[in-house]
Amino acid sequence: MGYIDLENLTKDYGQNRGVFDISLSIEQGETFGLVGINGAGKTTTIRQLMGFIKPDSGRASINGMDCQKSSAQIKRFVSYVPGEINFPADKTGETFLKRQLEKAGRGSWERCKEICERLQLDYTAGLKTMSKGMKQKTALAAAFSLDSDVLILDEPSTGLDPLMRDVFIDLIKEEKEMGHTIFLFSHIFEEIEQTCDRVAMIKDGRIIDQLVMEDLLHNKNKTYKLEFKTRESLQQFQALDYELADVNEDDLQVKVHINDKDINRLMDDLQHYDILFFKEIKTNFEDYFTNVFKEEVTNV
Ligand SMILES: Nc1ncnc2c1ncn2[C@@H]1O[C@H](COP(=O)(O)OP(=O)(O)OP(=O)(O)O)[C@@H](O)[C@H]1O
Repeated sequence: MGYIDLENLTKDYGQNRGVFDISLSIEQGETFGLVGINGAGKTTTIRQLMGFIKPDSGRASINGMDCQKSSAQIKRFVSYVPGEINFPADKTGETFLKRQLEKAGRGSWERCKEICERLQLDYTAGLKTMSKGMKQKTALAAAFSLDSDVLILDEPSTGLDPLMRDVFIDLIKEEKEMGHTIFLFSHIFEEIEQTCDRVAMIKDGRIIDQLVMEDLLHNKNKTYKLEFKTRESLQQFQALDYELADVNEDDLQVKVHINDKDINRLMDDLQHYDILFFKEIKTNFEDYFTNVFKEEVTNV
């Protein structure tokens, strides 16, 4: 049993809309991502985790507590950033943020001010006059300043510019260092790749794949791209015993799939050929995600 558990969670809105038979287990201290295209079921999953809607069947629990029956207790140690932010009638960012700290009874105004500074948020501004980005930053400052054991974040970096996204990623990393558990719902590949320990992919309300990020990013099976100076070199290289792909006879380019343990052999062999360039094609999460979704479409 994990710290956050979804067990056969199902919410059926009819016509194949909703989420179906979702089972995920997230360990304490883990950062777990749920990624999917629009309408895949991310928000429906979060709303059941937060106890806002009741599952038709199955169950969601955090630290052994049922998310429906014990939602009030769960909110005592969970911070939540919703996908659509609707602030209460507080006058300024500051009054809102201080009230959140007071209500939660944990976290500190000092930490909150520091986060606002890093996010370049003027918290003295009126909530009603804030831009979309400022509202998002206010919600993030509230969530990250509460010293919560669990953070549930629905598209948390929406409306942030690339520099602020970097600050957001740093904030997640700091939460991880504090041992907090993070469930991140996002479609921003970069932030998923940089923060998540594991990721599940959701499509049409069903989990279609899961991966350990470390296995993807530090895979010992690598791909290198080579360009030869002459056709003869390319042809001679093709005759060797390597797993090749995308051989391009016009550009004299080829990709080699190889395990780290064989890299010295490849280097030795390449010394005998005229080569224009040699570079590693890095595997990233975006490519992985695209392939998984392509395969799903092909298999339908
Ligand atoms: N209250 C509802 N009544 C009927 N259908 C709903 C309801 N809420 C969600 N849906 C449908 O369930 C599916 C999943 O919606 P959900 O909002 O969970 O997706 P999402 O992954 O969060 O999408 P997005 O990234 O666009 O926010 C969609 O087809 C949506 O239209």
